[in-house]
Amino acid sequence: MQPLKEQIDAFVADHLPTDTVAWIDTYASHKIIHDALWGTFKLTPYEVALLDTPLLQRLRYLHQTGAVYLTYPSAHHTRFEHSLGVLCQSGRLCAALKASALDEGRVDASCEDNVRYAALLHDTGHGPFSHTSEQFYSSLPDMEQFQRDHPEYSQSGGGEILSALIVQSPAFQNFVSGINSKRKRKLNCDKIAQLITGTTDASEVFMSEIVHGPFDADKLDYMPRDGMFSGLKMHVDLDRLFHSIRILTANFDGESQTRIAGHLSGLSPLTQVMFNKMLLFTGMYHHHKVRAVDCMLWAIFLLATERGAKVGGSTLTSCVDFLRLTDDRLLIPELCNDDDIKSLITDIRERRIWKKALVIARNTVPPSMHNEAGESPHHLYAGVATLAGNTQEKVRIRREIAKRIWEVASKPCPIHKVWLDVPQPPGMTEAKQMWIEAPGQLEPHTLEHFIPVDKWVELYGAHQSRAHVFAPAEACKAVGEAAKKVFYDLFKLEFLDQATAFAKS
Ligand SMILES: Cc1cn([C@H]2C[C@H](O)[C@@H](COP(=O)(O)OP(=O)(O)OP(=O)(O)O)O2)c(=O)[nH]c1=O
Repeated sequence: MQPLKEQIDAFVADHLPTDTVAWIDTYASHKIIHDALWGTFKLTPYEVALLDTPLLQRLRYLHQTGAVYLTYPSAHHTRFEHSLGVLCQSGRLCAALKASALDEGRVDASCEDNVRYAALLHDTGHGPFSHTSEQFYSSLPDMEQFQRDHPEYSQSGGGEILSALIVQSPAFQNFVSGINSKRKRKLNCDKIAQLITGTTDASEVFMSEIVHGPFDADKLDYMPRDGMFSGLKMHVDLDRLFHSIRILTANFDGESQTRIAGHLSGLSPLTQVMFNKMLLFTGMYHHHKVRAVDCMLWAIFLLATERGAKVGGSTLTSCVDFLRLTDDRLLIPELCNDDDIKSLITDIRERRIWKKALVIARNTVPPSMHNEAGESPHHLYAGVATLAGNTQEKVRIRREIAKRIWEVASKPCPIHKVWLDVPQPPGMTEAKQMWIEAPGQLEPHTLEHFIPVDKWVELYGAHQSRAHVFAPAEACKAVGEAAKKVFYDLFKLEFLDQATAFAKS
């Protein structure tokens, strides 16, 4: 297989104009955007020139929250308007930091240009159904090889890595050179890539924190946007937040760093953000219907890679194959050449979603199984939580357990339709990262020093988190009973009646 970087270079070349200068020459004026969430804001001509390229336009066909729209019918917002929203919020964060006492001119026009470009580009590495395909392609061989060869990306997600490689590709650099040749201020592709992955120097951490930080423009957009378009409204007092942040240089983790610091008086909007994130996970991203469709999409990806089958008209062997697909293309049965996958696609299109055969949760096991003493609240229910995650090994173990359940159930449906789902608890590291200044304190502490929000949300999550065995409706009863036996054999896990109460047939 071609190395990841070479494949990305070819993908970007296919998605940008070949004659950059002629393209840019047609963009002389600003554009006013009307956004349902943020109202009216302005893009510069060179931002519009980027927005109009196929590289950015493809984001119109990637739902921001994957297949959530099959559960919350109005959640059809896409990575495209989210990217515009992140640009808008980045501009507001820059303005707030400039207005604060300690800015000292660090958020200058050139900083803001790069930050705004990074905001527009930060999700260009997403594939169909956003997080679902990202989690799948992140363990494909070309991505794993790339991360082994580039340890500097070890902390970055697959989507971020692809976005950074897109920005550093020769075709993109050529596009930016065209823009730079027309302007006094210069955009810097390496800097934009660092802002996306959060790998700037210690003296510039504040810049990447605007796009990729504990309370970044990404979160300040997706939280209210996901809330608004799902109907689960999320409030954050942004004015209060913007008035309580500034840039600060201080010693932290043994080095001098320049970061965004919040003031003690602004803890409440930061707490709102963290609670909203948890509410969005329990109410939306980890809703059982959303997870069931996620498993159906995984089944499509897994069958396609195992069988070398085509979906959306192409095979799925490398990460970049996913970048060449969009949600709409993936769900066209005529572009697929495998009958099992076609049937899954049709089930998703017609919303025949798998059902809960077994629910593994705090209220479906006897209290004696809770076993919380001295353990992290995540480690509930006899180790089932340890099966969460999307590494090849974790997926293999879950598929083996699903196969065993399917056999004990006497194979009531095709094996690829029985799925064990153990959602990964949301990362809640914001409180460990965000600097807080308090009167009389010489050095900043992190947010967790003042309020243990991470503990609160962890405990809340432990009470809310659920694993499921999913199956088609007609197989649910047999699969649910078999799953109880298998979990008892594997983990000595017992269940209350409500664990299978949803398996009606
Ligand atoms: C994790 C997850 C996110 N999403 C959506 C919610 C948001 O719109 C968006 C957030 O993901 P991203 O935009 O990729 O941001 P992130 O993962 O860096 O977020 P954070 O810094 O908060 O950890 O993706 C899902 O729909 N399903 C999921 O399982």
